Amino acid sequence: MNILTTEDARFIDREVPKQLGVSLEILMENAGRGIVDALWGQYDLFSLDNARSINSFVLFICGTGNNGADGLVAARHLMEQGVPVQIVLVGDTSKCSDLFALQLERCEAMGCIIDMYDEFNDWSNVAVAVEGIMGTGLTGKLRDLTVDVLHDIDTMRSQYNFDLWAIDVPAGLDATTGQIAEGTLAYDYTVTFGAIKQGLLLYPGKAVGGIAVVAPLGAPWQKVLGDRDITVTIDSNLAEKLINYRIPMAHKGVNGNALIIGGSNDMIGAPILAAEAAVHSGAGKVTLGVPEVIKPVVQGRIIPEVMVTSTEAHKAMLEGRQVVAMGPGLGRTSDIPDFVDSILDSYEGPLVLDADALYALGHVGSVDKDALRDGEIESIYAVERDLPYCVMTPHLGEFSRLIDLPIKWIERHYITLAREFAKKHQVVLVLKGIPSVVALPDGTVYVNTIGNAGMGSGGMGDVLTGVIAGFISQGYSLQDSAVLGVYVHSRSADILNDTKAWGYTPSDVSTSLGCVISELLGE
Ligand SMILES: NC(=O)C1=CN([C@@H]2O[C@H](COP(=O)(O)OP(=O)(O)OC[C@H]3O[C@@H](n4cnc5c(N)ncnc54)[C@H](OP(=O)(O)O)[C@@H]3O)[C@@H](O)[C@H]2O)[C@@H](O)CC1
Ligand SMILES: [K+]
Repeated sequence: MNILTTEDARFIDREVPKQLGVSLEILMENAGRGIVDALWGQYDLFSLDNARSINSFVLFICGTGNNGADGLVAARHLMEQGVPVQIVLVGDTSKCSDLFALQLERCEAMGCIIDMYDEFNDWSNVAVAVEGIMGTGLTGKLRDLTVDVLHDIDTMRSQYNFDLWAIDVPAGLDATTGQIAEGTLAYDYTVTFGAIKQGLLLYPGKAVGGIAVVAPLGAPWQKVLGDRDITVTIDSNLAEKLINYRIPMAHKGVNGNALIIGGSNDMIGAPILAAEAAVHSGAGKVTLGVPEVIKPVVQGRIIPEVMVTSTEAHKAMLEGRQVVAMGPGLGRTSDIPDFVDSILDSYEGPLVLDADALYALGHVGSVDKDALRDGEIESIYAVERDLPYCVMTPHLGEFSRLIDLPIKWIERHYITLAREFAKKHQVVLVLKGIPSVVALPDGTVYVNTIGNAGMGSGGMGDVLTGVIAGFISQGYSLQDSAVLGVYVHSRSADILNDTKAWGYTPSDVSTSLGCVISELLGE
């Protein structure tokens, strides 16, 4: 499923009329109709009076841009259906958008009850409130007046207990970054147009949008996107498309030979988790390379399916592998950067870099903060060290070190930075955050939509590395392995989460991976 940014939405509303001959007025008509359909999906709008009084109505709180105009269209459709509606207007109507003026004229002509916000005081009869104060047209911080209006709405809904809906995105939510302006409210539902807005999938926006309902625009807008970078959700539909049945005569030789490299005196659990996850995700043969000194302890603890070898003989260790995943528990001692470089120099096959292998790389590029702030995409990121084609799986702290940028900045420009990193370095980036994203060298970004809070425990990332390596060893491309890996890993945790809110372990996630694969194959 596609995801749209503010810039994409603006592009669509400019290009669809030009390229497909469907006017913005028609798109708006469909958007308004979509709001009505979504409301009917949740309520019997003819029985609104059940709640508190016989005079209940749906309230549309409309700003003077096209977001407000969508609300006016929805109000008109509800009037036709005999559903009681009222409209309140926020802002200066003398400065409204052209389509707002047109829709307002229509609502006035049909006798809709319309008040300016200051004149409205009938909150006790509001059954449902729909906010169209602003959508993708937000600029900067919310003005004081808007914050006051939102505060009133919040007070009134606490008092009168009505549901609050947002049109397209909550007023104050940046539809691209998911950042929220001071004063932004939390909603019960958001009806968003064409495709889900990116800001509704990223925190803190994800926490305020409520249940997202996507309403169609009535024209195949995907056709006008051309070569724009696209953003897509990671969900079961996508994973089902990516997973392949195994041929009946598949044997261990066909399912690949994976090598995991990691471990140090203090950290033996991480490489074990990664190697075991590669086994559980279906790799034919898995070998774990660890320093000689910890080999006996690792052998004593790991499942028997994993062979353990010593990293001291690393040239021989690399031979015949379909994938090498390096990093879990490798440690940060001064010899590690040279060790990592020597593996990168000697091995030319598919590679996954995680954890301490990423740390050992140090800064690999730099970010121009001014360009980032101003959205000058091309000059945001400069490469300082070339990387081999590989999958990199940093969490935010590791990514912060790689690009030499504080985490706060990364959180604010999450998808943009992931995309630019993957494009400029030509690698597959799995940025592990909430949500995790997979960015591809061609600029496509996948955003994970599943997973749960129980996953926040040490070792989960090591399992993900093993899963991705396991898929690569079975012949999946690096990018498909990354996307499938993220899905299967989170879905396995979601299955466990059905019975345990938290407290399930990364090893539990690992051993449940096969159930997810069965689910995807419909077995
Ligand atoms: N994409 C599509 O294909 C389609 C898009 N559609 C719809 O169009 C919407 C975008 O409409 P848009 O561009 O007219 O802007 P919009 O969200 O109404 O915001 C402008 C209003 O906000 C105000 N305002 C701004 N910043 C503010 C602040 N900081 N603090 C306070 N106020 C602030 C600004 O005030 P002004 O600056 O003018 O005084 C103005 O009143 C989109 O979200 C979707 O719903 C659909 O019709 C279907 C097709
Ligand atoms: K809105």
